[in-house]
Amino acid sequence: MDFKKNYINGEWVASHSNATRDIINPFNQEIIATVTESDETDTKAAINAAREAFDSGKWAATPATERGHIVHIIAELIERDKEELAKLESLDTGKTVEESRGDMEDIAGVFRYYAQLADKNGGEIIDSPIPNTISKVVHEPVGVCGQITPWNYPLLQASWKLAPALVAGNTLIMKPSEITPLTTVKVFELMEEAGVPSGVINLILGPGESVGAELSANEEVDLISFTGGIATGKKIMQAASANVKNIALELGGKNPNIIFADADFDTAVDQALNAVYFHAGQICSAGTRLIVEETIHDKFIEKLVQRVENIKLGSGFDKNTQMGPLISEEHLNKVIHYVETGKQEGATVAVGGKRPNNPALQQGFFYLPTVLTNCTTEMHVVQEEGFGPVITVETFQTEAEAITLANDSIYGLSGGVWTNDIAKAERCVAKMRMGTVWINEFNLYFPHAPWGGFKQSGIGRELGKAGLEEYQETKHIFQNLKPEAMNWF
Ligand SMILES: NC(=O)c1ccc[n+]([C@@H]2O[C@H](COP(=O)([O-])OP(=O)(O)OC[C@H]3O[C@@H](n4cnc5c(N)ncnc54)[C@H](O)[C@@H]3O)[C@@H](O)[C@H]2O)c1
Ligand SMILES: C[N+](C)(C)CC=O
Repeated sequence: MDFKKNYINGEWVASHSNATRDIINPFNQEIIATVTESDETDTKAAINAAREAFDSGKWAATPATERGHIVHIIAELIERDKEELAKLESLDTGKTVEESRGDMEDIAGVFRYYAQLADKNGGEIIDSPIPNTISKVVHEPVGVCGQITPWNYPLLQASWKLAPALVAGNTLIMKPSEITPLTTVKVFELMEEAGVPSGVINLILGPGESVGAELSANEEVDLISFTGGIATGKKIMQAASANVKNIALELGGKNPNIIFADADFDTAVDQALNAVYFHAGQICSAGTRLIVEETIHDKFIEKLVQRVENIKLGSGFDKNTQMGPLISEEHLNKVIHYVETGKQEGATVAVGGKRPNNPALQQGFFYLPTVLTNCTTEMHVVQEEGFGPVITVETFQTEAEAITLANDSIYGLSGGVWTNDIAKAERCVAKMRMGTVWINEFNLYFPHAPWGGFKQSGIGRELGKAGLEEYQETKHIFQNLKPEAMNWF
C-alpha cells in the first residue's frame, strides 16, 4: 500500500515535518498503511488554500447545476469503486465487509441525493408588505468549512459533510480520524478525478489536538462541522467562539429502546440485537439502553441471551463473521471499564462480560457481546456512552415510567419504541426528547431525512434539506423600485 498524503490546493503533499503514522488493522494489529502526520503548520496551509479558492469565487460562481453534476459524478465513481472502498473500510475499522458494503451504498446515495438538490434551493420571493419594492431571499455558501470526522463510520460521516458543502458552493478542509483515514483519502482521489477544482477540497491527516484544534480556532474558517465525542465537541465549541464560527456538532448518544409487552416478541428481540451489535456497538445511535416492560422481562432476556450466545466473532473478511473487533486497545479498555463498573454498581452479567477465549481472536481488540441485567438509571454504564457491544436492561410497569427512563440522559440522539398499539407509540414519541425516534424499527437512516441530536447530542442537523442549509447563509435582498427622499433630518 502506498504512502498516503495530504491533499492541499490540488496537490498530494507530505507534511512539512515529514512525520508519519502507521494505520493498524484492529483485527490483528498489523500495519495496513503509513500516512503523513500533519500539524498546525500544514493545517494553516490547507486553510489558506481553501480561503483563496473561496475568495476567488470560482466554485461559488459555478452554476449550481454544474456543481450538482460534479457531485453526481463523485457518486458514480464511488459506485464504481464500492467493493475496493468497502474492503478498505473493513480493513481500517474491523467491521464486516457486508456492513461496509451497506455503508458504501448509503454513501453513494448521499452524494446522489445532494447532487439532485443542488439547483432546487435557489431562494424565494417574499410578499413584501411595502408597495413598489422587491424582497427576495437567496442562499449563499457559508465560506471556508472545517470538517472533522470520527473513526466508527469514517466515510459515511465524511459523505454527510462533503456532499452538501460542495453543492452549496463552499470550499473545505477535511480532517478524518487519525486512526481511520484510508477511505477518506480514496474519496479525495475520486473527487479529484470527478473534476472538483483545486483548492475547493483539501484533506489534512493528523491528530485532533493539533490539526483539529487549529481548524476549530482558525479565524479564516467560517464553519466547523464536527462528528465525534461530547468532550471533543465541547472543546471545539469553545475554540470556535474565537471568530463566532457557524458550528454543527453531531455528538454521542445513549439511546433507549423501549419494548412494550404487546410488541411482536420475536421481531423485537431480533431488532434489539441489531440495535446494538452491528460494528460491535460502536454506533452513535446504538440502542444500548433496553427498557423492557416488567411482565415480559424474563422471557425477553432468556431469548435475547440465547441469540447473543450464537453471535459469531471474527475477521470482518470472513463471510461467517457477524461481529468484528473494537477499534483499538484503548477503546477495548474503556468498554471493559464500563462493564466492570456496572458490575460493582449491582448489574448482573446475563451473557458476555469479558473478552473471548478463542485463540484466533487474541491479536484483535475483541469483546464478547454482553447483556447486563438488574440495571438502574443512575449507573455509569447506563448513563455514559461506552460505545461497545453492551446492552443494559431496565424495566418499567407503566408508560409514564418508560418515558421517564428513556429521557433520563444528558443525550438525546435517538430512541425506539416497540408496540402494536399505535396510539401508545405516538404518545411515547411525542414525549421522547431525541432527534430521531423509531416506531417498530431501530437504527434506520437515509439521506432524505434529517439526522442530529437534542440535548447534549449536538447542534444542527445533517442529511435532508436541513443538512444542506447548514452550509448556506441566508441573505435578504430588498429593492426599492420607487425611491423617494424621507426628509426626516
Ligand atoms: N451523532 C452522530 O451522528 C455521530 C456519528 C458517529 C459518531 N459519533 C460519535 O463519535 C464518537 C466516537 O468517535 P471518536 O472516538 O473518533 O470521537 P473523538 O471526539 O475522539 O474524535 C473525533 C474527531 O475529533 C478529532 N479531535 C480530537 N480532539 C480534538 C480537538 N481538541 N479539536 C478538534 N478535533 C479533535 C479526532 O482526531 C477525530 O478526528 C462517539 O461519541 C460517537 O457517538 C456521533
Ligand atoms: C449516524 N450513524 C448511525 C450512521 C453512525 C453513528 O455512529
